[in-house]
Amino acid sequence: MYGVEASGAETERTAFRRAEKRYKLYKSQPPRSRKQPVVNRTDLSDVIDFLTVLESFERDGGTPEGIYRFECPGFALPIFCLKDRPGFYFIPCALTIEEQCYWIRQSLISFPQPHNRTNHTAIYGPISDLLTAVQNKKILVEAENSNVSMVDNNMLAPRYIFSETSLDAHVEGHGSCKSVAASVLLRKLRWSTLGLQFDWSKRNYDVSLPHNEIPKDLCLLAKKMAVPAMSSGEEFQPEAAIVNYFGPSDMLGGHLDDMEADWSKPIVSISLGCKAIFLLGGKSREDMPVSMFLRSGDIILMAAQARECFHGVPRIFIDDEHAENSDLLSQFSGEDDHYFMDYIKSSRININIRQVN
Ligand SMILES: O=C(O)CCC(=O)C(=O)O
Ligand SMILES: [Fe+2]
Repeated sequence: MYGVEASGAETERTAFRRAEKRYKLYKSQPPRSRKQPVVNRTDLSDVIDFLTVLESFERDGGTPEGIYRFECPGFALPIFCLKDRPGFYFIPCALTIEEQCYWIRQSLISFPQPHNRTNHTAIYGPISDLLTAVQNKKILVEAENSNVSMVDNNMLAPRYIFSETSLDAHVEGHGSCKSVAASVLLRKLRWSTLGLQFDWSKRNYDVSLPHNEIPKDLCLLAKKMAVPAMSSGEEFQPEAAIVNYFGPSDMLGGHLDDMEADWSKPIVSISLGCKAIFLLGGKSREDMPVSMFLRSGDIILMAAQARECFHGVPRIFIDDEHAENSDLLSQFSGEDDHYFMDYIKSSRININIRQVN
């Protein structure tokens, strides 16, 4: 996960950092105990719950202090804004359960496919069909002639290929030959980049890298959802997306997304899987962030002044009481679906779509 962290003691002192520490997951192992680690109980009373806001709005048309309903003619879903964070829009329950399942499948099957890069690309080169390899219990092994070679315009040739698990013994037998199970690679998947490729080391878009267009259906969804944050007559142009995959104890440190040319345009951010806490700070890390729950199917937009606000995800919930993903899990009941079910019961996926130029 990325984050532009201030260093050392300074981090402890900022209001943003203090809020992160307040919500992050702490586990403690009682001394000499073989029991499961104990998870801290976090005080969640200050966390805005837009599902409750939506439900009470639908009952009586009212909203809590500091929150108002944003009127957007022709937009079918209720949208809520925060009075003191202009440019921030929350669309609770924006996706149906079927749509959530569809985007979870896409995130695990097609989004990590080359030319899209993932956190594994720099280490192993392009990896195709990761989920199929998980289903077939394959392992990734170093290809023969695995000298790094550049083919077609900067695209790395595969240096590692999937092999049958039955070859395990053989692979292990060659001490110097590295191997890793496809299931481990899936568990360690942290990001994939769609459309224009984001270069994490330079924190900028590398337009020289080969890339696929953003999938048409994702493009259409982003255009439709971006409408509340667009000036009238303008259409959002999705050019890049970052897909973040959160495991049980992952967090996303406070940061700004400032590499896009026009900050008046929104970032469209889709949440899938386990519930999380999102922190929306101000222009300085010293500003006290507001905290809110993000559930599967929620969409937020950050545009204009909200683009200048530090934000992050200090916590995802995987316990039954807080994850709130049982409806979603019950959807994955097909024969081969247990891979999705196992994955999403303890993970969160965020797809955020950007106009770069
Ligand atoms: O995971 C989220 O909800 C936020 C993601 C985000 O801020 C980012 O990728 O820049
Ligand atoms: Fe961000």
